Amino acid sequence: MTESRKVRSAGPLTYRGNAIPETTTDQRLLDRRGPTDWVHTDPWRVLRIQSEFVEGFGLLSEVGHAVSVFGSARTKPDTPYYELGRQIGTKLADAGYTVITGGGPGVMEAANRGAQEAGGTSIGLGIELPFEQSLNHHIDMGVTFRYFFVRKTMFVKYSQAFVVLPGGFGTLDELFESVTLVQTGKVTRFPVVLVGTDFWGGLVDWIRGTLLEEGTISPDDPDLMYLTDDPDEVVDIIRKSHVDLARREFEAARVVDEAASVHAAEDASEG
Ligand SMILES: C/C(=C\CNc1ncnc2c1ncn2[C@@H]1O[C@H](COP(=O)(O)O)[C@@H](O)[C@H]1O)CO
Repeated sequence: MTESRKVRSAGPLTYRGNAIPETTTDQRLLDRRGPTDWVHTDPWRVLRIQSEFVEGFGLLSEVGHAVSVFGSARTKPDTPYYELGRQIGTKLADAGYTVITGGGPGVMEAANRGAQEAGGTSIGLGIELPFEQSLNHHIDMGVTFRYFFVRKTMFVKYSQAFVVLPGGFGTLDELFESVTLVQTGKVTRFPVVLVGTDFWGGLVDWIRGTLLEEGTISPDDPDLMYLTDDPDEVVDIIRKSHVDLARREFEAARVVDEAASVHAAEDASEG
């Protein structure tokens, strides 16, 4: 006997008889404006986080070789560290590197400005902060993130080096995150260059004197950071590590190719 109960399909779902909902999915989506608490729930945040990764990857994935420059948001124009940041931005751009900064004022603006003045590509990865804040005016491409950790992923994923000028807590956070990533082998490809021997010298001495002496870091760890005052040396260090990396990648590819041809020859002789 055939059953003549009503049936409704909703996407992959099938409903019959009393199980059929009173409204369709579209009606529920379009008709009602209910409470908005869900906007502040964690599942919804996950989607926002996901969309920030998508925006960031979309903006940056076609950028060529790039260097992230970090440093104080409070450094004023016409001060020595601002000028140093600007020169470094210019020299990196002249050497063909895109310059990525946090998109804010101070050293970030200086490096973006130097890169832009040299006709290079200048990128700002801004962060939403509790006070009013916009990207500086020397940025060709920019995105403002809600989440610090998404933004940090972008700096690491799309840079070949980190250059760190004098700064405060934000700069120290970026410095130590990058050194930790190199120390733990999470990234293998970039040098971390501290610029400003007067400013960073005390920290480097403390790292060698206290951390190393106490055994909280390995003997090689202090060498994960370079220290200089010279913008040309910054670029030389980055270029050299870049060339070394290309050489290592070439060598690794050659070893894989060789192993593949040995296997192919063995298979052929066995067959
Ligand atoms: C303090 C002021 C603005 C802050 N605006 C920032 N915009 C973008 N990125 C920022 C900002 N502040 C900190 N950062 C990030 O941290 C580093 C600088 O922090 P520090 O504490 O000043 O050293 C920097 O590299 C950014 O990535 C108004 O003047």
